[in-house]
Amino acid sequence: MTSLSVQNLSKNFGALKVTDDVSLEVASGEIHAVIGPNGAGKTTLIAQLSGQLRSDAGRVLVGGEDISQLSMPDRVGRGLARSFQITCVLPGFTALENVAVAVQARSGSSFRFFGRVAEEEALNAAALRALEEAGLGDRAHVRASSLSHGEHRRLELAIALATEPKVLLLDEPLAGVGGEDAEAFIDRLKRFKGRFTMVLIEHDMEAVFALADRVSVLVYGRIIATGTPEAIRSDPEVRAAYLGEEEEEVA
Ligand SMILES: Nc1ncnc2c1ncn2[C@@H]1O[C@H](COP(=O)(O)OP(=O)(O)OP(=O)(O)O)[C@@H](O)[C@H]1O
Repeated sequence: MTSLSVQNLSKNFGALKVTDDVSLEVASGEIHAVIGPNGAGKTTLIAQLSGQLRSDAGRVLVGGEDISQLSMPDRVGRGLARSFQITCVLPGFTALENVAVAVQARSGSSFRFFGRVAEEEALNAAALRALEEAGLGDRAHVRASSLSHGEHRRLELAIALATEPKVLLLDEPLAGVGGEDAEAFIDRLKRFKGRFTMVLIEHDMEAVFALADRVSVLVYGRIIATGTPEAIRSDPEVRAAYLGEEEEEVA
């Protein structure tokens, strides 16, 4: 399985240091959560990892290979997938079509071998598998525009799964998902544990403490602590900077 190594990453927007010398070692199969207050730089960090943003300094290694200079599609080709905080699906397409596009993008011309009809069947079969894994198999033929918010999040997950990731970057997968939907989503993510390496950004502390093997805390672009959920929960500096009283309710 594939590990992720983040070495001294930095990104500035003008005079603002948004990520500042960030280093993380994420072991194969680990779920590593990155938490921190609004504006701490979490989404920027994910964008640097996925290749959406070029870093000003630092390196990203996947399975020991330096991918820092690769474009976003080339990083996807190396097994690095991102599930977006901002929905990136085509509303007029069905769930299946949306995922099939992702499968096709991943596979390039490899399905062409089969001929046109068989190619479409193979694409759809792979897309349906990803939808089922994301818990959306029974909504395959529904237009994305008719899906609920929670279903949208599952569709984004299916799109990421369809790229057969080795490392999956999840940017607030639970944003706007509440109640039972959130619980079901957490359960589903739990089932992926050990199958690929995950970096999870999430404000929902219940989800973070239920899923993460280790947690890093980002404050003003800097990692102030990394450790097990238990260690992070009881770290006085983390409590002062971020978790505070709110987290008491979760504990
Ligand atoms: N393209 C950009 N140009 C200028 N400033 C930016 C840009 N993108 C982000 N920022 C700034 O960088 C800082 C960090 O933003 P970022 O979205 O990475 O934080 P975050 O930790 O993900 O926040 P949240 O938890 O609210 O999603 C913020 O002050 C934001 O305004």
